[in-house]
Amino acid sequence: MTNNVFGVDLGTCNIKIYDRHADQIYKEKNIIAIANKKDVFAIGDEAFEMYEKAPANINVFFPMNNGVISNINAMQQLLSKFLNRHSKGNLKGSEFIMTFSNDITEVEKKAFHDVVLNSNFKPKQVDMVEKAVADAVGLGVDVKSAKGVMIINIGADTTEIAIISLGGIVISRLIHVGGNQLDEDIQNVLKREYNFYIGDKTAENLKKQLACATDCEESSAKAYGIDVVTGLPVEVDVPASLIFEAISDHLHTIIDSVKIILERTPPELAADIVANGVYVTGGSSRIRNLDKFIRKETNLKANIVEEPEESVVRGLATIIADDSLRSLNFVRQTRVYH
Ligand SMILES: Nc1ncnc2c1ncn2[C@@H]1O[C@H](COP(=O)(O)OP(=O)(O)OP(=O)(O)O)[C@@H](O)[C@H]1O
Repeated sequence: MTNNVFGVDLGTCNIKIYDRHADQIYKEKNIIAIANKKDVFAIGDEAFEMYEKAPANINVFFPMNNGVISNINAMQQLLSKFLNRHSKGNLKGSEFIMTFSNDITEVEKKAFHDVVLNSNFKPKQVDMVEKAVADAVGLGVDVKSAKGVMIINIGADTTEIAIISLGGIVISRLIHVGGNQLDEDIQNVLKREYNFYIGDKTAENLKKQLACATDCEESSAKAYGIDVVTGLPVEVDVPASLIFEAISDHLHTIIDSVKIILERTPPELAADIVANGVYVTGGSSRIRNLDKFIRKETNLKANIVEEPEESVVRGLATIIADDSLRSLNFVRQTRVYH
């Protein structure tokens, strides 16, 4: 038995895990390939390579949807293989700190907890911490102070907007809009404008190359797909202006939710947010000029962070290292093995 500690951030698109012994963050796609309905064929980045390319007997899928675990069995198998692959022996009897969004149901929260507690690597203890709180810690914010902080985490399937003060969430909102919905927008606009069908990965690549939230420069990128009319493979040069038009509605949906939260924020906390600006994290915060867009729409400064997918897991690493932050955890569960 070891007494290692892991910080686990299960995202709809990416798994990010901090390993205290190795003092390292592991990050891979949260996806699994199952062969013949029962055998784990591949996980993580290796399985993602197979996505949209596998033969009929191999099912490649994401075990999370909309920020919650939709297939517990697959999630457990994936996590077990992921941890065994990376942590090599530092696993059994370890402690885990998991994150979850504040606005999911109790049953959905329990699924996050149980996926580790009931796993074959027999954890000693599983603690939970709210994702927005870990996010703020990861950004270096003093979360225990009485200052209001607004965190906007734009992930793959969800955006979580939260106001934090005194180590807890004062008000929050989770909406089902994230990078995946922007990818769908791109697929839809190309079908509508060019009768052109592209896969999920191509849509995501176009987004990464061309998406911007405001003041977009003229540019374009090549994409390969299928002509819906002829059924033949074709290449199309996609202009950035079309991507901007495609994702615009969903970016406004996110901003509308930010405004709703701001309207409901107690005035003293709102004053802190005006002074310090909002913090924007999550992989989708990489969209170009998002900070300018947020400023234009809300009059608030937007702080975009580096490596925004990892701010939550960096927060978990800080919580693990700093005993004074351990009080941020809750739902402490200890398992006794006979
Ligand atoms: N350069 C980029 N431009 C735009 N989007 C990006 C870029 N890089 C990554 N993304 C998007 O970030 C998302 C993944 O971010 P992240 O890892 O924070 O999500 P997640 O935690 O897995 O999802 P969720 O929080 O919804 O459960 C994907 O939708 C991905 O396409």
